[in-house]
Amino acid sequence: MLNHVDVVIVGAGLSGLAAGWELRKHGKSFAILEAQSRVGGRVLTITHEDSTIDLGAQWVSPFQPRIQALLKYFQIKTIPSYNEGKTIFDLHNKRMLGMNKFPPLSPHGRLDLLLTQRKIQEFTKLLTKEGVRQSCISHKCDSITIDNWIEGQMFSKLGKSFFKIFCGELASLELNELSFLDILWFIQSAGGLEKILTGEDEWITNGAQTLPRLMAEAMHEQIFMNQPVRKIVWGGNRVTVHTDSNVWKSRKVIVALPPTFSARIQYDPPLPALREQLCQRVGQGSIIKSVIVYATPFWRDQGLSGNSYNDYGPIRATMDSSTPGQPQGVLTALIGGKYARRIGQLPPLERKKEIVACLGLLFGNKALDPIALYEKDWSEDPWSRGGYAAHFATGVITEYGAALTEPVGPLHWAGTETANEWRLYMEGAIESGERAAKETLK
Ligand SMILES: Cc1cc2nc3c(=O)[nH]c(=O)nc-3n(C[C@H](O)[C@H](O)[C@H](O)COP(=O)(O)OP(=O)(O)OC[C@H]3O[C@@H](n4cnc5c(N)ncnc54)[C@H](O)[C@@H]3O)c2cc1C
Repeated sequence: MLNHVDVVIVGAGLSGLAAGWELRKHGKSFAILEAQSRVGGRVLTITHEDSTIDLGAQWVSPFQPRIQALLKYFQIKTIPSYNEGKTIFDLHNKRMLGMNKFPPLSPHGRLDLLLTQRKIQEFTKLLTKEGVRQSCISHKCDSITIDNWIEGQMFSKLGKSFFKIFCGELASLELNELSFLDILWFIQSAGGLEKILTGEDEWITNGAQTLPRLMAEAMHEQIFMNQPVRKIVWGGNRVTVHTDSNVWKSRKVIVALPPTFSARIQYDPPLPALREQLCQRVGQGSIIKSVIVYATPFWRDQGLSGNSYNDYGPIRATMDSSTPGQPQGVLTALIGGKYARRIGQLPPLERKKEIVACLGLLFGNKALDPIALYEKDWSEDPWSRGGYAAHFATGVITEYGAALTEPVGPLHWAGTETANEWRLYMEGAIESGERAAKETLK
């Protein structure tokens, strides 16, 4: 079978779908080739009785215009996250209850957190003004890890401990693995720390995968499942894209994959050295998302919101994901970085025992008796091999970052990792797909 289109899009995650959506508006012919038998990539919804459970992306911010517009277009409603009641902060064996996302620290600790927030805001403003990759400030921030920066900057034990959990939870990596510039870029692309804090304000009714499913339904004639792209050959004005069973010809290709996956495709001619070496140096975080169902949201009776942070692991953070109108209580537990790598190797029963035991420490004995526990270790997923997204160690963004979005002949790069706004979120995936599609129109 030989197929001719204007643009081939590799991957039917939100970035690939958004690229197709944009090309459709411009009347271009395209084909989206997806390796798996489902769309959505890192967005995955399953069902439990009458409720849906998100094992991948779940939350959106009211300040994410693209995803909000698509949700509106498909008449998909969002649910405000449950934030009534107190948040548990278990830091350095000290249990504290706070009313918002920050722990109730001593004046000394509060000052420390406030000064840290201010410094981060100043840095992100400078990056906006001077550019993320080239400026002096970028080189300085790219030469140290976020761990080094926190250790050098913060002076209170509890403030430091909380801020480390906060950053680790954002990235699903250990802080000594991450460039300070990587975290700053992430925050800057969302519009600052205040905006990042709105990233989990709402979640999508009937599950986040409703959106990619509806987008795919609207473009069903252009989407081809079970088509892992293996090889891309290009020259002159033509590109040939090979899957296991098909060959496609096009003028342009949009590779809408995490950078590591873009490098698993064979290119002829080979990619420029800088792009290849960038892909050698960028890796996905480690995340296990666990969703625990209880007969009731018992924590609410204790005046708790279901939000928690602790520094002993394996769970770093929890949130209440109970569906309004349903009697059952649902807690989402996020296990990232070294904890995901350790418990990911345990037999499933032992892993579940550890997760439930940790919930018992946080929420008391009632947490020891769930009616169901669902989990997904994204590092084991053959088409993601980690989550939430890719991050950079020190020196990589400034030395190799230019190759992240720079087209190579007729090849264009999408995927949330390449986004300018809300990078690493679903919003970023959509922004990157739209941007790459517009590039192919030029
Ligand atoms: C556990 C978890 C929780 C998250 N929570 C949130 C959240 O609450 N809010 C939020 O905004 N974001 C969240 N994210 C991040 C969000 O899921 C991603 O930013 C977004 O979905 C990435 O979309 P993408 O299209 O860039 O990549 P992907 O979703 O990874 O899509 C890439 C697609 O390409 C396919 N593919 C790979 N290789 C090939 C090949 N060779 N040929 C053909 N197809 C191929 C894959 O199967 C996949 O479908 C979370 C992620 C995870 C893992």
